[in-house]
Amino acid sequence: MASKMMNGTINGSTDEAPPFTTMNGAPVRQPVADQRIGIQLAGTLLLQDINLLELIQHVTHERIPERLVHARGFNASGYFEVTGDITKYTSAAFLSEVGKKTPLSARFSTVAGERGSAETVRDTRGFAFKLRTEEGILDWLFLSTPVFAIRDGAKFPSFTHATKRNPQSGLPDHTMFWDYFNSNQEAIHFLMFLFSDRATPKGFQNAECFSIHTYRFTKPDGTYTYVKIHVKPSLGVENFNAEEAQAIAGQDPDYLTRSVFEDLNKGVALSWKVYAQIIDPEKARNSSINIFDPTKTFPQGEFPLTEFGKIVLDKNVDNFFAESEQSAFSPTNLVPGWALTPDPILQTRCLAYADAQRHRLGTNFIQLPVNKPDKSLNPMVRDGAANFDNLGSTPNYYPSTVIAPGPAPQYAQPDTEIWNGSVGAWQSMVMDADYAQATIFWQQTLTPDEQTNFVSNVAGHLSVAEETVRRVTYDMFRKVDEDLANKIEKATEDEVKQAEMFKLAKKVQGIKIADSKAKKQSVHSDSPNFNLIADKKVNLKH
Ligand code: HEM
Repeated sequence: MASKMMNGTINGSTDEAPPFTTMNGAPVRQPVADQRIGIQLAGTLLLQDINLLELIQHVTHERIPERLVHARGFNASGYFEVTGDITKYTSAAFLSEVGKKTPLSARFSTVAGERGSAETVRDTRGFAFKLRTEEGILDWLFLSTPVFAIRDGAKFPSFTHATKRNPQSGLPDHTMFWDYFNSNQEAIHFLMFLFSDRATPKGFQNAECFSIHTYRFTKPDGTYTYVKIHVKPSLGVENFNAEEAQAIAGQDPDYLTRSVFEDLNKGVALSWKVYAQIIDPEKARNSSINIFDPTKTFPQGEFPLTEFGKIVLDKNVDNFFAESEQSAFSPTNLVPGWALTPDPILQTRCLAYADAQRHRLGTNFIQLPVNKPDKSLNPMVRDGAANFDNLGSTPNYYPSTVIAPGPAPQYAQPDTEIWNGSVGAWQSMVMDADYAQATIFWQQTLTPDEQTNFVSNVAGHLSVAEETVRRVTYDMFRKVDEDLANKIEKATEDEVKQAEMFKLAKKVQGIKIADSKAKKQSVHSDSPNFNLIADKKVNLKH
């Protein structure tokens, strides 16, 4: 092949290998030669070298903004298959019969880290699934925690900022992190998951994910039931402990992507079972837990899981940029039979996704092949930059006496959910009941070993926050369990002392270390620095 390219025609092309061209399609004689005066290394380049101009002009525009959250991720594809009959709850066509398959693509992500960040760090994991059903695209955007950190939409920017980098230094900042959570303790149940080993899964193929929100299964007669979705890996749940996760983050920051990519390349399909937790609306109304509060789970003893499907992934992407970076998921991509609820976070998300994607990918992001539905027709949605699908002369108004799409009466779904109340500003307050599920998680869900790891995970992270903030955090955990708080306080303060000793030891050795504030800010489980410090601690102990 190489010799063919060398010996080919004027531009290196042969019959089999088409020539390189400029962007207007004209053959390029020497693709990587620059036109220059003097025909030598020091020769002056010319602006008329269109091939060179195009190459440079395009590469400087290659990057698009990364996602605000979930920037680090990758896609794969496969299918969803119905394994259980739930047609009495929903009319969704893709669920109409057992054995029915729907093409699906998935994007797996971490949440807080940037595009190139290490994947095994402590974080929530994102699972986004795009199901190409005959009634349109249905997106599921789930997380590896069964609960979320907020229930007031306006808190999202604060929550996101506090878990990312310090606005001054650009460094991770644990004081900022804990200070935020100390003042927003409805997140306590979420924190219990974040600091358990479940936040460092061995692979996406070893992690569960959850819809968190309550959705509705609907029928055309207007009846509906509430539903929460749970997804469980066929391989079972497996987690790294903090030490393993940190070591791998240093050795192979791409570990989770590589693991799925290599499995699929070898022909090993990965699968997850999908369950519906069906909740009768009447029972939900009488429950002490608010069905629209995403910081709470609904008891599985009372509302058991019904298995109804499986997700199988068996194919890697052909191109990372086209299929992963350009993919756009949104909880507003719904199909008949699957509907939203008044959960305030779900409602906030209705705005966030398509808005983010118009910024990230452009107005017509839906026309990118990875996002485009197999069938769609809405002549009122027209024009905009980079529009490839403008429906020609079809009238751009509705209704029209000329050819235009009509209504779809078969999908009429009288909405019988009642939303009422007076308009006013309302912010949720943190109540004693907000700690109850966190207490159950600590006392009844975690095994003794997992409890030990939990304490050490919090201590490692909290010990680099300022002391005043640490004290408030101990009090927050005291509301979960006195014994837990005492253990966290002791382990954290021991870590602080060890770090002081480490600094002293370094000084004695005459090695220059950063001042204490800068050092504190540089230690974060999301950053390679964290591994460094962890290693140093280990060395100290020896
Ligand atoms: C008010 C709350 C939330 C807001 C404002 C929000 C906003 C966003 C934004 C802006 C993105 C990036 C979208 C893009 O650029 O394509 C995103 C991604 C994502 N969000 Fe949320 N989010 C919220 C809560 C949640 C919750 C509760 C879940 C899960 C139950 C979730 C799951 C995801 C997932 C899985 C992705 C990654 C999608 C992908 O891989 O492209 N988010 N979110």
